[in-house]
Amino acid sequence: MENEASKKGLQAGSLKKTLRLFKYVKPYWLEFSIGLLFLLISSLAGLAFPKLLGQLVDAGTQGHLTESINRAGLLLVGVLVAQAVFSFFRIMLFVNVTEKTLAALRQHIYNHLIRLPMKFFLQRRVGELSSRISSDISLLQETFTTTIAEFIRQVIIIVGGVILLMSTSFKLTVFMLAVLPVIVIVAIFFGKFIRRFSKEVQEQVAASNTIVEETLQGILNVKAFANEFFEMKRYRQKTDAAARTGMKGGKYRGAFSSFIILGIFGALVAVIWRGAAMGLPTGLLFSFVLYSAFIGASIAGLAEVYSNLQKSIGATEHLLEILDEPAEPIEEQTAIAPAHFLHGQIDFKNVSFHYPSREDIHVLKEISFSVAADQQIALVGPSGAGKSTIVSLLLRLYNPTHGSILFDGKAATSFPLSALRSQMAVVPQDVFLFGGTIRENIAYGKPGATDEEIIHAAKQANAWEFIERIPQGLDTIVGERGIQLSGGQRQRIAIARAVLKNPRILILDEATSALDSESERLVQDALEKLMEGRTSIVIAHRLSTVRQADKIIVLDQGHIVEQGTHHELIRVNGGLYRNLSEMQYTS
Ligand SMILES: Nc1ncnc2c1ncn2[C@@H]1O[C@H](COP(=O)(O)OP(=O)(O)OP(=O)(O)O)[C@@H](O)[C@H]1O
Repeated sequence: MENEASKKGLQAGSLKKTLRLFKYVKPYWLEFSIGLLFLLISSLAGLAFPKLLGQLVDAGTQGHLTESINRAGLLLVGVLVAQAVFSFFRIMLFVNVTEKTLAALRQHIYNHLIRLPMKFFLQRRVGELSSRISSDISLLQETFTTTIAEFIRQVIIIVGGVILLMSTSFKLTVFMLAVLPVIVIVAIFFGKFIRRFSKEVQEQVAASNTIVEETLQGILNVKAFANEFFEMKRYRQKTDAAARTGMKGGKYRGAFSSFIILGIFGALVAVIWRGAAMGLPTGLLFSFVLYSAFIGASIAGLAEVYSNLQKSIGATEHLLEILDEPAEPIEEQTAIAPAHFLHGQIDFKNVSFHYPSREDIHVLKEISFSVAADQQIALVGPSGAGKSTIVSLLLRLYNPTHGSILFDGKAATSFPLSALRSQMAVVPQDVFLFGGTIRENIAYGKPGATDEEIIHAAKQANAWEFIERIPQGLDTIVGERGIQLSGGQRQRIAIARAVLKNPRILILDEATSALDSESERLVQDALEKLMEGRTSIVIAHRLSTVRQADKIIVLDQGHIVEQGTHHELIRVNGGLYRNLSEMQYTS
């Protein structure tokens, strides 16, 4: 039911929406218009073809002079050449306009997508999103280069053909038209029905692609859980289902095609029959039949074109939906205004929060705490207590549902988002390295950093000693196509990134995975150097690393249950911190 309703909407409002897309074509309207003109000329030339052919046949059968036969023949050749030349330039122009338009659209969508808030990504599967966007854009590519042209050409042939036929024999044309519209109406309904299947197949194929993408991205997990056969089965089920729907649709498509063939040939036979009975000259009859065939073929093609156009309207709607999502107010940071410099004081005042996707679960409840500039605080507590969520709020990936966050006594919302984030750095637990070089990965903390700065940062992060030992040094490719770094090494790259960013507020998500003691010492040492002279917030999983913290905030189920220094908290009888410490100590 809902589907039907949205389809109706597609007819009425969506065409208007789709016109928004022409904003991207606008800069190239001249090329596009010339292309359209060429399309018009080549279609009209194509329309002259059957008439000239009829004249040639007449000249031959009526025993005219060789001269007039040759004239008709040459004229035909001229028409063919004109058609070929104009088609060539038309296609070239259309492809040029399409490529430039789609590049602009791709950039626009990506620029928008990357600026969307976290909320948007929580509600979607990233693999599905990216494959959807790329398939929507290829649909538009097809539309702009081929479908629109086909549509216009077919309409010209149908309208022009009918007019020409009318001028030849009104009666015979009326007879032919009495047969053709029946085919058209049935074809359109049939075509609509078939489209349902291809849409279903498309969706099922997208779902199976999601499996491929996700499992390849998480191949380590698949293998570690020995779930290869489980995934094979899952993929087989999805692809088999797509194939079944496709085959069902194939049956109807075949029937559709038979119907068109029978309809058209049936109509042609009827027209020849009738024309012969009316005593039409051979040449005229010949061109009449050709026109009828052209018209028939165009009508058949029109159903396909119509379905393609409808698909691209759907694709456009998806893309526009993404473009209509409100983006985060972020701007390119050149220099931060002095008024927006952070000193590093942070206050959480009665902050409550639930994730947009899970409104029923209150993740943080009335949280209040203060951090003075250059202090080091630690967030501890059981898994799921809300530690990472506090960090997400600090980065303003989400806004609190109640309460407020202050930086240097001023509301977080009074700072431009980019200025705020550019003065914070995160060293995450799972370090994400891009598939480029070590140099590029470190420089991510400060795009455009010089080699000296990068090397200095790597030294500060205790990363230089291992980078130096790899033959290609900073040029070493990391990730899938290059060297695999150990957990400790990845962490040190992330620390070097943060050193380079030189943030006022540093956020550390301590690695839970145990590093070997040498690596651990190097990472810990680099972190201590990095924390000096800035406010730092450490999500601590091992309590042994937070003893020196100026303040430890103990969270449990979204509440702050204790706060103080290690010495204060360890003395609280029955306190959570003391319990957790004892548990870790004994284990
Ligand atoms: N994106 C999300 N959408 C919905 N709920 C979430 C999301 N991220 C976390 N949660 C929920 O919020 C609660 C707090 O999660 P959070 O990650 O902040 O805990 P944590 O203390 O950092 O845990 P851990 O030590 O295991 O990382 C959990 O109940 C979790 O299920």
